[in-house]
Amino acid sequence: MAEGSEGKLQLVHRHIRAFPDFPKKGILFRDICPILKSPAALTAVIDLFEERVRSHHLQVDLIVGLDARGFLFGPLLAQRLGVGFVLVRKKGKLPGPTTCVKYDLEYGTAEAETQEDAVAPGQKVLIIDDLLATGGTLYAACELMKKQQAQIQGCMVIIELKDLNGADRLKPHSVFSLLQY
Ligand SMILES: O=P(O)(O)OC[C@H]1O[C@H](OP(=O)(O)OP(=O)(O)O)[C@H](O)[C@@H]1O
Ligand SMILES: Nc1ncnc2[nH]cnc12
Repeated sequence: MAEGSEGKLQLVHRHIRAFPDFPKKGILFRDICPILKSPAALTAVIDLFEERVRSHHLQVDLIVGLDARGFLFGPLLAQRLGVGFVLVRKKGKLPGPTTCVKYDLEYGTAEAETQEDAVAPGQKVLIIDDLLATGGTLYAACELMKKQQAQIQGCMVIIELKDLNGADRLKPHSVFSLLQY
């Protein structure tokens, strides 16, 4: 790859903005939109995720992406790895038989759903999102994958908000984050 990991991380870091008091007072919102606007920064994200998978010899049958921002990165990584992509959506968006769990967010509550036939028992999944805050969303996705009898290989995010201790909530599953705030 043309640039080293440190350079790629710096590139990604430069393409994240912070907006105070969005969507509620007291929340410092980390905006990943500039990454999507920069082909180089987006490529760096996928390169770094791919490097993690390959350096840790993670066996992955499917990438699982979380609604909505996990959908922006998950399919690109899945394509890079030559595996399929599965959606965990907010409730009411997926047709056919679904599995559902409730979860808490840093600024509200929600329900997550996946199609019952999305993952076959025993398949190895890697769960992708843009950001880990309280861990509620990724925890819900892990619960869904457990219900599907998937083997969870870990979770990967671009941004981890360390103060909120989301990684603790996800134990024993590992979380790999590119940047920590
Ligand atoms: O670790 P947590 O406390 O669960 O928070 C992280 C989640 O919050 C954001 O999604 P959000 O629910 O705002 O939805 P969006 O992706 O549709 O904007 C973010 O993209 C993560 O999915
Ligand atoms: N602080 C934050 N910034 C962006 N997305 C979030 N999702 C949950 N907390 C967030």
